[in-house]
Amino acid sequence: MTDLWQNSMDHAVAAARRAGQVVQQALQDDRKVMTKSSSVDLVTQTDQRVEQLIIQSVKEKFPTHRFIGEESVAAGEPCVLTDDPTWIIDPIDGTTNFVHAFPFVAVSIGFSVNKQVEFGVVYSCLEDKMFTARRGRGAFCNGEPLQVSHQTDIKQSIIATEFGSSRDPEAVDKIFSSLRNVLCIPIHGVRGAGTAAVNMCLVASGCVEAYYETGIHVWDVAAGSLIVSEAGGVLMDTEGGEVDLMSRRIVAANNRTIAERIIREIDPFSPTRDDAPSKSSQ
Ligand SMILES: O=P(O)(O)OC[C@@]1(O)O[C@H](CO)[C@@H](O)[C@@H]1O
Ligand SMILES: [Mg+2]
Ligand SMILES: [Mg+2]
Repeated sequence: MTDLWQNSMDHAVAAARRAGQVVQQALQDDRKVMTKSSSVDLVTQTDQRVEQLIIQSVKEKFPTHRFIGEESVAAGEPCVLTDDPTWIIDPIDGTTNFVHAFPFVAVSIGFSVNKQVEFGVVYSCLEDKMFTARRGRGAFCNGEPLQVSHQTDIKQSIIATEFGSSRDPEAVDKIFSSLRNVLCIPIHGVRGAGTAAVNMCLVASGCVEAYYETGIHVWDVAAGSLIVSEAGGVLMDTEGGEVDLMSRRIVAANNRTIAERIIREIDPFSPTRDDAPSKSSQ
């Protein structure tokens, strides 16, 4: 059977690798930091440049495809997922890490058709790890198959999460109460790489049992979500049920038992959806 989207996926892998080289090069230079929705929501010229490089290269090859790119949305482009082939791009996932040279920085490219992610590419460029997944065909890191952890006991687990970029005291209280509840189950430990995409690849790789976060955006998790599910994992909403990639809430786990156990401890909240009609960037 011919694979309709293989050309697009090959292009995404090549584009992510080129983007990663630009990011690595930029780490040698001074990084001028700007802010978006708040003083802790950072962006650099490298984020903007890398996103444009990826979008331009795709437009030349696949002129009918659409885009949701983090920095394009920040500049006022709509964040709407249609049934059309759509590239969902986070040029640098982990911009705060990039600014501080904290060594986990990823280029994340998801590709959706009929609102379903068909392939995902996450290039953790400082580790030189290329994570890929194609729907129905498994997940890989540098060509080696990935498999989630088999652990079903939450007390033997490591959980990844992040504090996020909201400094709204109510949201921070919810994040801390969830973290406290999860930690005190008790679990073996909590980790966070500072990038949702890498955290999800850690779940897919079997290094951590689960990752959860509220406040992420569709471009942070589109690619990673397929990498987790193709490695045998599950995705859920933070209140249970199906994940909605526009809802800014996600639990990605090795299995349903672990996912549901974490969900019992999460104090849920709902940031403004990515596809809310009058949403200003936040
Ligand atoms: O703005 P960036 O760097 O593209 O991404 C934001 C992000 O790194 O921040 C969160 C940390 O709280 C992560 O989960 C998420 O991936
Ligand atoms: Mg991001
Ligand atoms: Mg980013």
